[in-house]
Amino acid sequence: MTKVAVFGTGSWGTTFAMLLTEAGNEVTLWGRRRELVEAIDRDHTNADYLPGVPLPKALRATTDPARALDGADFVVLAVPSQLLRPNLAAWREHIPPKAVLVSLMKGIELGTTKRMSEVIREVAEVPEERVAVVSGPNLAKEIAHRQPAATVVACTDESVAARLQSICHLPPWFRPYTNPDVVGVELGGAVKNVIALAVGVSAGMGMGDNVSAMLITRGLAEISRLGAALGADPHTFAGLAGMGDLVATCTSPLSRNRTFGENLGRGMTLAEAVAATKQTAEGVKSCESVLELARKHDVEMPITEVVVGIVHDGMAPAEAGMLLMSRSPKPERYGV
Ligand SMILES: NC(=O)c1ccc[n+]([C@@H]2O[C@H](COP(=O)([O-])OP(=O)(O)OC[C@H]3O[C@@H](n4cnc5c(N)ncnc54)[C@H](O)[C@@H]3O)[C@@H](O)[C@H]2O)c1
Ligand SMILES: O=P(O)(O)OC[C@H](O)CO
Repeated sequence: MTKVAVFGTGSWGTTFAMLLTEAGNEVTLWGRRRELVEAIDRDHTNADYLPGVPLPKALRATTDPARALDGADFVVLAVPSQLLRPNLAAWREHIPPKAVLVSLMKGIELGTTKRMSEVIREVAEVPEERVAVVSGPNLAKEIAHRQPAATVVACTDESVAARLQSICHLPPWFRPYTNPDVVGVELGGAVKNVIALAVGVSAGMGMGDNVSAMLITRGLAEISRLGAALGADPHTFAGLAGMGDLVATCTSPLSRNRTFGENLGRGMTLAEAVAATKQTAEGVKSCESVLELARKHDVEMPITEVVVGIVHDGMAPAEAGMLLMSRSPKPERYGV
């Protein structure tokens, strides 16, 4: 039986641990808070993040990283992106030498502009064939309530991607596809959060579906341009981890990023929007690192720029709309 350690008892970490358990793996979930961990282990519930969802009895939970990692074949990481580095440094010594590390996270590190797989390789000192990424249109709550979903499992070593695919494939509930393009899959997941903030702002201002469609489509062009500059496969952005996740996140009321943007668009201050958000809305921090990454590679990302302006620099949403609509007219070509 494959042994898996999952780090993070938030909504996606818990849901993915549930999936892996039901797919027949031996799964231990690590969490920081003793009461929550005990409730998962003893009562098979996670009332804080997945109220009303019964968890499998076979799913174990612990606050002890060494116990979670003992004999693990796969180590799945689902903590907020900006907190990965210090956490992983603390867990590193217990990671078995052949384990594959899997990122479920959708953010870019502030300060370094690194993708999560890059942070993992650096901190855990593992080669790229031992690092994989799972990303796609995967709103945790829907999956936790057993609605069907598909995702992308990316690793430069296709045999590792295939192993990971086989342990999380759970018909008719969860369908993973493989892709060797780690860069593209990760960028799709991180940047769509920034575009979802923009779509949320416009919805909060009372704008209609034409504006949403424009932001989603031009957002995809931004993601694709950045991807091209970083060596991603352009086809990835037409897939589940690109367009798929962008559409799900930008249109779903379950998205924390879209909802955060909506609150700003309705007139909340940043502090009020932060206070109204109980969970991780990765785009709020990653918009700055995405923009820094784009500038380093000389890539134009006008939607990301105004999102940073609104979220961090006090730009009024109406001014952001005016700026975007007043840009010089251009031909519409793919990636331009
Ligand atoms: N929720 C989703 O629908 C979903 C789907 C796909 C990907 N993701 C991505 O997965 C990652 C995790 O998201 P989530 O929704 O599970 O987040 P969440 O906000 O539901 O939970 C975050 C988890 O991190 C823990 N945490 C907070 N501070 C910590 C610290 N200092 N040290 C260690 N752990 C800490 C929290 O206790 C919680 O268990 C994010 O990058 C997110 O973008 C989420
Ligand atoms: O709730 P969000 O905005 O973090 O989005 C969740 C997932 O990434 C959707 O695939």
